[in-house]
Amino acid sequence: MSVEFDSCTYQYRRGPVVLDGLSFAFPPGRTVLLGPNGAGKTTLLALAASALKPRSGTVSFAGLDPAVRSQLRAYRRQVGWMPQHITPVPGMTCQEQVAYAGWLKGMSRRDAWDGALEALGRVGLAKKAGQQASSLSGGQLRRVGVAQTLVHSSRLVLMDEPTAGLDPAQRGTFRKVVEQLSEDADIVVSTHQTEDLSEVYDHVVVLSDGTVRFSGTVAEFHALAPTDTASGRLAEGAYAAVLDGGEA
Ligand SMILES: Nc1ncnc2c1ncn2[C@@H]1O[C@H](COP(=O)(O)OP(=O)(O)OP(=O)(O)O)[C@@H](O)[C@H]1O
Repeated sequence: MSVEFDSCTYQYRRGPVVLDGLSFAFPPGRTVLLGPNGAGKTTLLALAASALKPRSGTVSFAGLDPAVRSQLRAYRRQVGWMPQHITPVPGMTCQEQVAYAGWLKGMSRRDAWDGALEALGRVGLAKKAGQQASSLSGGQLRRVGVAQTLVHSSRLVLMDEPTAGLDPAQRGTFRKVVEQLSEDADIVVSTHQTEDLSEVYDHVVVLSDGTVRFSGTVAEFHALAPTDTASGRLAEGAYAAVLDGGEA
């Protein structure tokens, strides 16, 4: 069971039709979402997080439809979302910002406060807990964003480019976070980084022009690379093959 889109259409008010009748279910487990700039990855994750509403069609998870008023709260409690842009809340420390995210998901103040420190520790930011979030570097702020999704326990975690701008050591820490998280939750991570896919993820989904061009295991994905592809470049080769060949 994971998040499911049924005949979903989405268009921004002054923008293009991004999804046009998409029917698709993310596989359970750890999934990486790839696709060129403008493919619709952020839009898809924002719909799954119920931050956007489809113009038509439905999104559902665990039998809950966020478009049904009485189910929205329960839906949001089950789904953690790290948006692409993390904004520091003016005047808040890192711990306050992460705790606030937990409180918004229905945690008690006490649990959110304690959980925030633990979540910051998991992303290597415990020492910054008392520092203003607005004083962090871009990479540190992204780690606060990851901590915001860790503070409460979700059954589905959606992360939009969580590793953009992270140094290699922090990308390693992120891999461990995904591994631990996946013991209790399904995870979908959007990224442009294709190295080490098999070490972190079970499944690959490639989106292009709002269409799912590929959905399968990492091994199935790598198998699409041309036969002469070097072992370290399988994902790159497969990605190019999917986009060039219109693989479905
Ligand atoms: N707020 C907005 N208003 C109008 N159009 C938008 C808006 N946000 C995104 N779009 C358009 O919707 C399409 C999909 O954008 P989206 O951000 O979902 O793509 P993406 O795959 O996440 O891209 P990237 O890899 O660059 O982050 C693009 O054509 C984009 O220009």
